Amino acid sequence: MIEVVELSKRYGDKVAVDALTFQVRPGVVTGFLGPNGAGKSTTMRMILGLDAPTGGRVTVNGRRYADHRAPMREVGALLEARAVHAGRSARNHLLALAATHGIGARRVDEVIDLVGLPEAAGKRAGGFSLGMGQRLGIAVALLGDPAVVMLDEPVNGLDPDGIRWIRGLLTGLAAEGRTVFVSSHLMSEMAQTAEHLIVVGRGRLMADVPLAEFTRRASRATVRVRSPQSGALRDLLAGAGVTVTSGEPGVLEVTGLSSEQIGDRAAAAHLTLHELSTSETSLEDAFMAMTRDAVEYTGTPVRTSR
Ligand SMILES: Nc1ncnc2c1ncn2[C@@H]1O[C@H](COP(=O)(O)OP(=O)(O)OP(=O)(O)O)[C@@H](O)[C@H]1O
Repeated sequence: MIEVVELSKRYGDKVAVDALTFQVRPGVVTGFLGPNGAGKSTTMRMILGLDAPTGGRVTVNGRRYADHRAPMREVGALLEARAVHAGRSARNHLLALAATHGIGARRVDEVIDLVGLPEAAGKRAGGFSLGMGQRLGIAVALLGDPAVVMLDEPVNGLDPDGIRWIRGLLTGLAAEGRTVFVSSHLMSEMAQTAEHLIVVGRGRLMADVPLAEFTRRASRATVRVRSPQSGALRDLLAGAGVTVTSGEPGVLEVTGLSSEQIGDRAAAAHLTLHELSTSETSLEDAFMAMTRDAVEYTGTPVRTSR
């Protein structure tokens, strides 16, 4: 379990993380979603004690990361591409790390199998492709058999096979009861990987919801109705749970009723319709709408400091 309480980080005038409070629970994959610059990496670095918070606190399994006797056994993390001794083989890299942390060679072979690197394990890590490097980074994260696994944008730059592999791995780790926290700036990616979502924009918490709930809220269909009698139609459709808005003359945007219901009611009242069409909000639209202010803000010319 990761517990973040009122966590903030400032770099000079720039507020990278702004009073974030959330928990990441075991047993499910939790997605950490936000546009570029939203503060995801900074938050993850603070979880690992690599950056000191300006305010608030964060604990992993009840303690600050640095206060754990064997932190690698508590939290396994993949942040940006790791510094690997390029001349060393993947296996030797893992063996050296394992030795430093009192982990046996058997576990090294286990994680090599787990990430699907047995053939490449003897090769120089410096010659690895992006996908192989990512697998090695994940092997490092899993070395201590940690209860909490945290990966920053693990699918960046991977091919479809690699992406599918990471999804399966994360789901499997969560099914074993681990806490799995994974960041991405792509809603489409999170929709296929995560069961719970923490959404951030401009360092602030925008949502902390199960994916199913996010999808349900996002997928409210809007029906566009064009009628020369739009005023009368509006009165006819008004009711509990129905929202009618109008952006242009003669056109209504209706939520809470299906196109069939609207068409039937209009026919019964002898009202003429010139258009009746349904549009579904995509998950991507919902995510963009949620974080739009954040993106607009960082897109202003004030952003010269970035
Ligand atoms: N060391 C630093 N010094 C100054 N500003 C920083 C530093 N690290 C991050 N920032 C700023 O803090 C904000 C949050 O950055 P962060 O990397 O945490 O976002 P992110 O959500 O991980 O984005 P991305 O997906 O682009 O990595 C950004 O505006 C970034 O420029």
